[in-house]
Amino acid sequence: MEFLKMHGLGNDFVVVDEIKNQNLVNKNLSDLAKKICDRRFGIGADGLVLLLPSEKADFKMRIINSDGSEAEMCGNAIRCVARYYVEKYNPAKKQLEVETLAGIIKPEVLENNMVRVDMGRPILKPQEIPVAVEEEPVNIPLEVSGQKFFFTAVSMGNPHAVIFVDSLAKIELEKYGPLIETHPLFPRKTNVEFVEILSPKKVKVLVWERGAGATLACGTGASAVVVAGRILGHLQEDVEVVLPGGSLYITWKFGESVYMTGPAEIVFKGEYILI
Ligand SMILES: N[C@@H](CCC[C@H](N)C(=O)O)C(=O)O
Repeated sequence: MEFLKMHGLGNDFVVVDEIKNQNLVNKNLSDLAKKICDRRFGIGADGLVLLLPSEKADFKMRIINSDGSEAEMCGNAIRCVARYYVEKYNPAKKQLEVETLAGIIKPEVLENNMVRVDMGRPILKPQEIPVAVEEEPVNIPLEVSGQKFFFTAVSMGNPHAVIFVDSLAKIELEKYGPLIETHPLFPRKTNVEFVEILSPKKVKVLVWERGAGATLACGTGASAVVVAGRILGHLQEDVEVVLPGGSLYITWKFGESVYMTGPAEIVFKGEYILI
């Protein structure tokens, strides 16, 4: 199987183009993703990403996390597949429509390997995120392992729990990340973002991803952070989100789509032996 290794700010993917030939149709994608993403026994990645034919859009993207679970959307992966698709199939067409489990998402390929994505509108209703609270899911107290946090839940097609803290220095990501990810308040689990505000236009974020653990960046996560920060009155419309792998630039006006801009990089091409 031919593949491309790509990343967005170190959030890395094995990208497989199934648009013309569907070699993986009868494969168990969950098992395959677990094998391929393993950093010692496989290629190593945070997720397996497929491009597939679509009747509604230029193509369809599926993202399978490294633990084998399927996600509705991935902000960093969609920048990668948009760049790949434009370079491979249609260099003249810079604005794309991509079908995902979170609906049609619209990336635009810019200069210098940058991609701007219309991520759609955030989902803020508890039952649609989903989060098991009755009230508006803003600043909800949550205690894990004796530590109290306050989270704001936002879905960018996939669920996020955004937690603003005074300083990231003391956050034990590996300890609290999985406890919040699997907390019973989140029926489909959740991605977790810890956020330190540097200014109303700049935040620093640590991410614990559902199904992938600590990653260097998360595009849907950065978007959710800015939505939560705007709802809480902490942030302005245009925000630089500094992640361990680099910065994403997020713009959100109330009631409108979230826009995310960031890089999409190709690392190498390869062949994987399917057994
Ligand atoms: N890294 C991604 C999000 C990938 C999916 C996530 N782990 C989930 O299960 O929701 C991004 O850049 O958005």
